[in-house]
Amino acid sequence: MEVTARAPGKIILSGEHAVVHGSTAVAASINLYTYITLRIPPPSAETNDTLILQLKDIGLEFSWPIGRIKEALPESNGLDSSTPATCSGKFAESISALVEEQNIPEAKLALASGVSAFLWLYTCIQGFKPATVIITSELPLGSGLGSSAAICVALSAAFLAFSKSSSLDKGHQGWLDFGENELELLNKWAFEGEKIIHGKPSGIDNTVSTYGNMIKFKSGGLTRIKSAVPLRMLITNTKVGRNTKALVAGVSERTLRHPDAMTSVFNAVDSISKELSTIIQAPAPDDISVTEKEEKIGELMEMNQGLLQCMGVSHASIETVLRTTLKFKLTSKLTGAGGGGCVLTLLPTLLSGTVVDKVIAELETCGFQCLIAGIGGKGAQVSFCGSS
Ligand SMILES: Nc1ncnc2c1ncn2[C@@H]1O[C@H](COP(=O)(O)OP(=O)(O)O)[C@@H](O)[C@H]1O
Ligand SMILES: C[C@@](O)(CCOP(=O)(O)O)CC(=O)O
Ligand SMILES: [Mg+2]
Repeated sequence: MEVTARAPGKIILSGEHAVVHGSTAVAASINLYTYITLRIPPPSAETNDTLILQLKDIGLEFSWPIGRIKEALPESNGLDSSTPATCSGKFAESISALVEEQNIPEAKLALASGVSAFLWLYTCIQGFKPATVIITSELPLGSGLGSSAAICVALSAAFLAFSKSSSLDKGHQGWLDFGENELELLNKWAFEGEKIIHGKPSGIDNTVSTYGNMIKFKSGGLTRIKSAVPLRMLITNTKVGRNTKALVAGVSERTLRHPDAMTSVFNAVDSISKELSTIIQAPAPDDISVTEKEEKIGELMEMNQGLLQCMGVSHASIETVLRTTLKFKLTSKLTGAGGGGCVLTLLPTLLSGTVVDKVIAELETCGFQCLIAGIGGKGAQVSFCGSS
């Protein structure tokens, strides 16, 4: 039996960090995916007493005898795949022990939290079954494009596809969408995985990866929105590594030190995101209204970037991208947790291809990597193959 699930990465158009503190944010999925293949071996197979995890593009493989997992996590067998549960206390310690036993190379230790999320979601949803799980991803890890959420959504999708409660048509050819109730359940499980990786996630990343398209998000609640104009964003990866958990914790510490000032910052972000979502959805019947709209979107992005600087999550590399794009009169803001990672630059509809090429060339001479991703595609999907 085999299933492959895929879940997209995302860009946050406005509201990162502030969304963790209850402000509105706007995010969209992008057409770069994380793929999970779950292979359940026949009872006669050699691997029928092992759980194997292959990180294909990273070139790492981990495996645990099922008996070892049962011994470390006896309680997880009593959990129910239809009731998402938080990995806390004793569970978290036992999972860390299972991950430590795999001796992840020092340079790749950041992967440990992803492997922990995998173990938690697998044992809670699939129990103690032997299986091989293969992960591949088109997303850069730890760059602000939501690889942590995409992996949690894709893992939950693959595991739930073979759970008892699944009503998916296993004879379907090609990518298959989940129903509303299943999306809600897998989003909740993915959020539990994100908690293991992020510490205190807002839930926006797993929600946009689950549902796809574009969403307005506040305090756990989502509103699906539709852009009335095709938004074009250049994504520049500064390639400066950073960790969302640490950056989110840093903003919370600053909030504790300056509660009044930070509350004003978060309120300002809330207003920016609400205005952005209204502008994005408003019809633009002609080129003039499209240009006016893009100017407003650019201005809101600039204001949001200023407030992200106030929160302490910008970085010299991000400032270099801002300065470089400004030379071409283009507006940029960081996306995701900041501290390095990726920066968005709004590419107005009427901007010539020659200018876009020049901006990209100049950014790439700084050592950055540029891409223009498709915005607003589908969320989590599965594809069955070799199922019986
Ligand atoms: N394909 C993957 N395989 C293993 N772990 C992953 C994968 N994708 C994401 N992760 C986990 O998520 C972490 C990155 O998450 P985070 O710091 O939130 O950045 P982002 O979500 O912006 O990529 C990685 O260090 C790793 O633990
Ligand atoms: C900073 C934050 O708003 C987004 C983090 O996104 P990413 O992990 O950097 O892709 C955190 C969150 O909302 O959980
Ligand atoms: Mg993340």
